[in-house]
Amino acid sequence: MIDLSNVSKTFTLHNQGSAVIEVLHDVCLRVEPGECVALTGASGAGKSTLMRMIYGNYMAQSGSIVVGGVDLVQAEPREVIRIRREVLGYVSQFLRVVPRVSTLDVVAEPLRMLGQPSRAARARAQELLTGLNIPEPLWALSPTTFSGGEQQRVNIARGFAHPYPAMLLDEPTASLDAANREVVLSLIEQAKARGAAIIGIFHDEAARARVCDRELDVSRFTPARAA
Ligand SMILES: Nc1ncnc2c1ncn2[C@@H]1O[C@H](COP(=O)(O)OP(=O)(O)OP(=O)(O)O)[C@@H](O)[C@H]1O
Repeated sequence: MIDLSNVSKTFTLHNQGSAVIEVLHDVCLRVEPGECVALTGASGAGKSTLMRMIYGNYMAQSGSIVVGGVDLVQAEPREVIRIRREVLGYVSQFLRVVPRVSTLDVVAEPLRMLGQPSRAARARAQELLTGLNIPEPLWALSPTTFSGGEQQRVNIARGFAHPYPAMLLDEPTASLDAANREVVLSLIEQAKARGAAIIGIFHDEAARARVCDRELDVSRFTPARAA
């Protein structure tokens, strides 16, 4: 479902004498449906860079990143957007808050974008917000003024609204209390059970041990460290 072959990434720092930093070299990784792989490695090894490349935010210099049958390295922007809408979910650490849109609509939006009727999309959003302990009086409000933890839970609800076949999770349990951490871990387990292929960064070691089938130490592909 997610298949990376010989993916390399170099940054050129144009404002610093065009210094070139090779961050990742020849990354190969295949994640099967129902499997969760944790990216590990020291700070600066390139975990976030790899996630951003898979999501198409950073361009890979070479190699292929095939998700849902499409090579995102070669794909047209329109095709990347389709894959993000239908196939590849991304739960980042922070919610991108859109002012004046209610929490319920923020969570229901990915389903509306896929053409689901508003009623069904909102029903699913309500189910997730209830499970993640967001009090009902907040649902009609924009999450702009919510606490950090509340925004994170709204973001998780939004990320899990659609049953994506592939998912990227960036520290999904960071700064959650025990009860909500448990809800998120079971959402991940349910996603695996329905066959989602998942790649995640988990600094929470117990969470990683519970939901991840294996680990990939990204430092293996960091040229400066390997040398
Ligand atoms: N946009 C960028 N421009 C230049 N260099 C970058 C850019 N993004 C990341 N890097 C560099 O790439 C390297 C890997 O960074 P990355 O954020 O992927 O590491 P990480 O493993 O996720 O670290 P952490 O665990 O601290 O979040 C770092 O040396 C960083 O400085």
